[in-house]
Amino acid sequence: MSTEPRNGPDALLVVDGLRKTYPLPGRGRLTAADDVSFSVAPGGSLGIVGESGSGKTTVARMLVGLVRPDAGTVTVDGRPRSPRPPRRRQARLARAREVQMVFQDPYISLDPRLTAAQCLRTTLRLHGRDEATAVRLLERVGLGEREADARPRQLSGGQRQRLAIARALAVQPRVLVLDEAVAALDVSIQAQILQLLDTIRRDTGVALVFVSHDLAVVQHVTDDVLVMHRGSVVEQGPTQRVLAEPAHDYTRLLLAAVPREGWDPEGAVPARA
Ligand SMILES: Nc1ncnc2c1ncn2[C@@H]1O[C@H](COP(=O)(O)OP(=O)(O)OP(=O)(O)O)[C@@H](O)[C@H]1O
Repeated sequence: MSTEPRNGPDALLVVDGLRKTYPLPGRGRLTAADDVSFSVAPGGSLGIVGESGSGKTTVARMLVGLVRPDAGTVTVDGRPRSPRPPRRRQARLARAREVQMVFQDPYISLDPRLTAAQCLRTTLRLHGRDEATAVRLLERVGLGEREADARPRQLSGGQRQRLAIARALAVQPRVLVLDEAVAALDVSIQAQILQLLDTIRRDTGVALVFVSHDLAVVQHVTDDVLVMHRGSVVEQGPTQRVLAEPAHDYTRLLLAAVPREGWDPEGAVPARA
């Protein structure tokens, strides 16, 4: 898999030259993302990393269609995604099956009135799938009978995130975008969810895009990584190579900020300044 734009038969998601600007108060515009290009193979996984404000969420939202790009294209399985949701219901559902997103806080995206099983059945019905699949989906994400009958507020943070992943999978998406999806969870629960996602991508061929400020998260679950700084991609390539031999100063700074054995916070802070 390569992070360069590529239109070969093995590229499932191809992103080419995405750009987004926002008006600044007064005059001028802020460039939130500039000339972002990458591709992901079926069953591949890409990390988008950078500090707060680097433009990661803007890119994620352009992939899924929540933000309209100023320029650039997103192609899934050879089909360019239209910048706006189509009017026709069937076309809208087909578009939803291309890219699904899991957010940091599933409280916002899950309906508080529905039990986990009802949530999945509703999504399955909407997409014309067998509602009985809900049981299998719950099993797949490690939720049992008790959780099936629970509403979001009765679930733990990790269980809610498992439900959000199950709901996204109910649509059978080609691409799953995870925007800081494990950031709010304990490290041990994070590891379980990341392991689950890794198994799912190997079993189903769904392509994963992990948006994270946390290099430790992308290190373990991505093939390739793209480092963003102030809206621009400063470095991209195989995750192991980029993290072991960062070519850009900014990537080195990000790595220096990760606590590990022998880590020196007193060295990391002045380096950032
Ligand atoms: N709707 C908006 N209107 C104006 N500016 C925006 C809007 N959304 C994002 N921005 C700006 O675009 C830049 C990139 O924001 P973005 O949320 O993509 O960064 P990020 O790397 O995901 O950061 P975080 O992890 O804090 O969400 C920031 O400077 C942000 O203030």
